Amino acid sequence: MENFTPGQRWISNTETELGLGLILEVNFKRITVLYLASNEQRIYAIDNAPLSRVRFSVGDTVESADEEKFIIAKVVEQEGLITYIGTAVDGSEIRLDEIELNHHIQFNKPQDRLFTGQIDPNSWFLLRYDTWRKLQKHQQSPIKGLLGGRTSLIAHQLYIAHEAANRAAPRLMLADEVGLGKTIEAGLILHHRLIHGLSQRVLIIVPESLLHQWLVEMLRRFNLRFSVFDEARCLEELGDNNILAGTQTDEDNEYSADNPFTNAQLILASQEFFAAYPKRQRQAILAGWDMVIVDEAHHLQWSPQFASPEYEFVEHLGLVSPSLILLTATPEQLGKESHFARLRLLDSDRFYDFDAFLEEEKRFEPVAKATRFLLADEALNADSKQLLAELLKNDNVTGILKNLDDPDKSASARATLVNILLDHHGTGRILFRNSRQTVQGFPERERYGYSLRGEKSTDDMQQDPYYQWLVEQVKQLAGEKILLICKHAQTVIDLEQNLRNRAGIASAVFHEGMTIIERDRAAAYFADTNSAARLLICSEIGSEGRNFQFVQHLILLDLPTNPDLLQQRIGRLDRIGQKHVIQIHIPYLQNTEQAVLYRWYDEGLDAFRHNSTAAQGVADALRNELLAVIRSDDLFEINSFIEKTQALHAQIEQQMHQGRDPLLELNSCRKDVADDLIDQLRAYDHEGTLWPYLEELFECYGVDTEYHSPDCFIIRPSDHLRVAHFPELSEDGMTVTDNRACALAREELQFITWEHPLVTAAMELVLSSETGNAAISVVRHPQLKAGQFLLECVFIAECSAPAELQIGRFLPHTPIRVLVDQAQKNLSATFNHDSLLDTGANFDKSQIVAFLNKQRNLISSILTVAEQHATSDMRDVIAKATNTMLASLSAEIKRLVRLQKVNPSIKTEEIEQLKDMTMLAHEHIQTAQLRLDAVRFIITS
Ligand SMILES: Nc1ncnc2c1ncn2[C@@H]1O[C@H](COP(=O)(O)OP(=O)(O)OP(=O)(O)O)[C@@H](O)[C@H]1O
Repeated sequence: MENFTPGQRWISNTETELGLGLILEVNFKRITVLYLASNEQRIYAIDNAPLSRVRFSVGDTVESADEEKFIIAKVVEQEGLITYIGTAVDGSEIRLDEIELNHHIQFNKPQDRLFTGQIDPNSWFLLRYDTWRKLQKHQQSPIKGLLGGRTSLIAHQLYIAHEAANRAAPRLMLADEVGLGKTIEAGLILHHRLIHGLSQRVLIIVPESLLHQWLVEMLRRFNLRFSVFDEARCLEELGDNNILAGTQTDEDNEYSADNPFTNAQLILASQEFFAAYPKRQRQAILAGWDMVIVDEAHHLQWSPQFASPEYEFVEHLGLVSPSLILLTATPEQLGKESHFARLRLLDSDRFYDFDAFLEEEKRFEPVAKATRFLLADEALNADSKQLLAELLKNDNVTGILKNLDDPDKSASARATLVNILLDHHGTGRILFRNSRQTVQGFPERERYGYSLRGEKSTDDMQQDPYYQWLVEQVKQLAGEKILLICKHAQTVIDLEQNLRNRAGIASAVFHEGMTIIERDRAAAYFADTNSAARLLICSEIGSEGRNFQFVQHLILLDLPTNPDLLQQRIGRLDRIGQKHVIQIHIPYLQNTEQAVLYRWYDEGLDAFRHNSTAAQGVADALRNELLAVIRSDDLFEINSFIEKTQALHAQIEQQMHQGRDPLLELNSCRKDVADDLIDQLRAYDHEGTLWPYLEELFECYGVDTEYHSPDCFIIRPSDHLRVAHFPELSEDGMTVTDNRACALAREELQFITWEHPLVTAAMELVLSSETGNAAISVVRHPQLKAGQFLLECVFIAECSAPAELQIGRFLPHTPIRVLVDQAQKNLSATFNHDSLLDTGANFDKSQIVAFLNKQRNLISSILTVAEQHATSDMRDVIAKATNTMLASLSAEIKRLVRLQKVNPSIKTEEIEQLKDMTMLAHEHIQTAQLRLDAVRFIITS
């Protein structure tokens, strides 16, 4: 045992935060220690002082009280006091008595903590290593980022999210038919990027009526806390900035630092807000985003003569933000040109010329045919090969075409060729449009037409046959919730008043004239099963994008002339989560436009009962005729128009089937890939390792756990919590479940996964502190002789690089475990970590620490040997990371080179830049470093 001498430096084993201690006084039984860094003094009994001697070795770097650093070349000890000798920067010799050591010196390196006796319980070491391993497993999982959403596992959504995940900066249009979950898809993509650290700053722009719904969906389903920005919020932010800066805001200078959008990372704002405040648009453009999401993007109107301000705003955002996601259920609602223009926002390299785009569309058929050949699992005949060679003549694919006949390479060659075909033709790889035909499990729809007599009254609603029918209908549907949609906000207001005052029927209203809070309140009032409101009266615009799948009855008091709009309306109910047959009620006055429209939709397009992808095409082709026919009362003319519609509908459906659809469908969802993802997600869900891991973690940190019900647990901070505040856990605690079905059914539960903020923060807590990085453990193993010792080291391979390289995609922090025995033999492969179980035997810590210090040279050599093995393992890690990086970036370069042949607007510099990035990534990966993260001194018994 060491003797205490005044002037020596020791460190407290129990209160390491006190810093380096100095022995002030030693008497018969007691010692007094002064901790200068924290200005504390402690008196300990000599025989059980919880102290470890601080002793540096040759090669260590130390720092003097004057903050001069040097590497120790020699250690001299005289009468119990140590002097460290080294060389200063100017070459002169430095001698530092230990009393002059900097008292702020921290011992957080594992080996320092081991030698200074700052040893944690074995459970902490296990937790630390387990955390690295769990993190690594999650890190390498192809479903990382897709796991944490509180969502049902729906194939097309997961496919899209996975596809987006494979792209460095996704620029996509999510255009699934209404109600198939585009918001959820955007949420999944976003969640994936945030979890991977690929995005930090995100702006979502949505119609005002959907702000609240988005806010809630992002939080409830993905634990993403968005800040809603409107003008009031911007002013508030600027006010805060002024107070902070103590200066006056230069309100008119949007380039100034006073940009409200830089105050939050995840921002949700409405299209209406930006339209009303052009200055905020300019600030938003300057605020730096890595992802912008725009909902209901069909509003972004464009033609060669006129680009709407909304379009221009998003165009600017798209230029500054690497990722851009547009959502619309009706991409072609405003015509093909607008659709093309929005595609151009996403990929101007690919969509550079409208005429060229139209020209290409005509050639869909051979492309579809070639794709079908490639997808079919049979050998390609000479004709099909000829067709492929012709279509891909500019693409340098001769080598790949040859591989088609090689049984080992054929599958990958086919996949590559399909991707190239997709990339070149049609809407390529950026448009995702799933239809109900391909996504199963939607409810049936029934339609009821009501032929009314009389004349529409504009003066007195009471006399209006529609109103009278409505009152009757509501009475007949007693006990049911009903959604009514009509075109104009004014009709909504009039109806509500009349129903309330004259018929005693309570209803909620929803239209664009209401504030967002009023609308949300109305929706909540209507949704409340106990509320008197059984009817929600909505205007067309007011209801767009809203979720009303808990309703079964829809009344269409008027009909739009645009089939997409009709689908939008029905889509309020016909959504994922609808559990009943949807009943659509359509009243029409005989011999009116509405009567003709009803028949047209019903008989011509069968649009009430089914969503038809061809309907909009038919409507576009027959627009003028339709507008004339609805005014006609000539039954013959109407009948023949309906027949014509039916024929055209069948024809367009047929065309779509043969031509474009297979490509689009293929791009929108590949069932085998999606099913594989679902299998992996299910396996993760059912793996059952998360809760046991968390129990260990909570046990270490002093968080209480309690059984709640099957798969559900209550967690709350206990009185002996080890940290001041456990992240993401309030004083009251929370109830959690690791069961997806349970989480979907019960919103009050938190769905914990490896991606839940509490779990990620807790793992971060473990790894960011030094706790657990030095441990001693007694182990028994049949193949290990008793009385030996070994060192189990956990190294981390890590690589620092500029953020834009996103190097973590290729080389994340990777733990490398090495086990070396006292004979300096590498036993890593012989004894895996899990086989070295701690016996729980007690040991005399101070004796072991004294032994460690006595054997310091040997232990240091063992550490060096361990590091050599880890370095060699790291080479494999680097090689693998390099290959992944090269495969990913060179595919991107090849794509641009290919596209450049047909599109002169792709600049050579762009390609050069990507090449430079590849070189840079390569360089950085090669310089990955190894760091000792934790060490366990194992004694065998
Ligand atoms: N995977 C899922 N798990 C659980 N609920 C889902 C899932 N996908 C979608 N939903 C629910 O289905 C409804 C429709 O989804 P969403 O709002 O994303 O559709 P959308 O395609 O954006 O609709 P619209 O075209 O009307 O804008 C929402 O209530 C959503 O919460």
